[in-house]
Amino acid sequence: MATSDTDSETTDSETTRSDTDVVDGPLLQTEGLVKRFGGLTATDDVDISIEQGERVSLIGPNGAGKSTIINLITRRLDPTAGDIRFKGQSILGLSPNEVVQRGMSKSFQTASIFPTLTVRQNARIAALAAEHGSFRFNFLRHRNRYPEVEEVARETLDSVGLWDQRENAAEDLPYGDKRRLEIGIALAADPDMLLMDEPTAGMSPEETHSTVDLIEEVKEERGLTFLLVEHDMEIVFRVSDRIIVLNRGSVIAEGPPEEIRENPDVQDAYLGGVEQ
Ligand SMILES: Nc1ncnc2c1ncn2[C@@H]1O[C@H](COP(=O)(O)OP(=O)(O)OP(=O)(O)O)[C@@H](O)[C@H]1O
Repeated sequence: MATSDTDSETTDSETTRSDTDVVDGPLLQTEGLVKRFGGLTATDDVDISIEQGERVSLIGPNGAGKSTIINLITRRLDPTAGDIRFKGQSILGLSPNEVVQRGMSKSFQTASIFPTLTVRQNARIAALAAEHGSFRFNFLRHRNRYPEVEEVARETLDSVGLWDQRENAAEDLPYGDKRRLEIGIALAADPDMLLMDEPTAGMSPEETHSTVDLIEEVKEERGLTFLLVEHDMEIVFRVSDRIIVLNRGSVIAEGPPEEIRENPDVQDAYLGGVEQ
């Protein structure tokens, strides 16, 4: 991991996202990422690279290390070794919130919803939270941001199809709509990259259908870059430009959906382990 004087003295403006962010090279890159839990190696020397605008899925059997990678990328876990770069800069010195302010959001955390507030209030809070850095550090320039926050909240609820339900308490929404609100909350931050960890877990077939439709819509409309962890292969094959396959902490294959579908190593891994 490379450190320098400036790394250890991150200034306020550096932790805040700016419109002048220039991505030269991959948007997200992990290099030699290792995570050990005691004697168990959950991720072993993982190199992942995601370009701006790419839609990538991370798949693999149970215990392959998918959630560990997401937790490392979102800074909920510290790696044992290796580096993670977002927009060309190492994020290992950042907190999870600072990573969000740099432009990486994770969706599908039920904890992100305030249950007793209305749908609209939830969207406003998300829009405000996304502005938090600039409010704090460029207060004069942004003191009249409230109409903008209102506009972001409206657009967000429109795009996830919840505008008509804006005055309902979030806790009263059906399960599938709650998940849509979670997507909305992640999108209100206008992320450069969205991480989704099993977005359709626990959904009925209809809810799964409408959530996948929503992911596709967002993908088309916003040209969003995302990394999706998902067990449902139909969803993975439908929404991904590229699929990365993990097995026992290591990347065993990556490529476009049609290539992955035919890959014998991948088929073996799903049939209960790769024997080599
Ligand atoms: N906090 C932890 N402490 C100890 N071991 C852990 C911890 N988190 C994960 N592991 C272990 O690391 C390995 C990878 O787990 P991880 O949850 O990343 O896999 P996964 O691919 O997300 O699995 P699943 O598809 O079942 O969610 C597993 O063997 C798991 O038991």
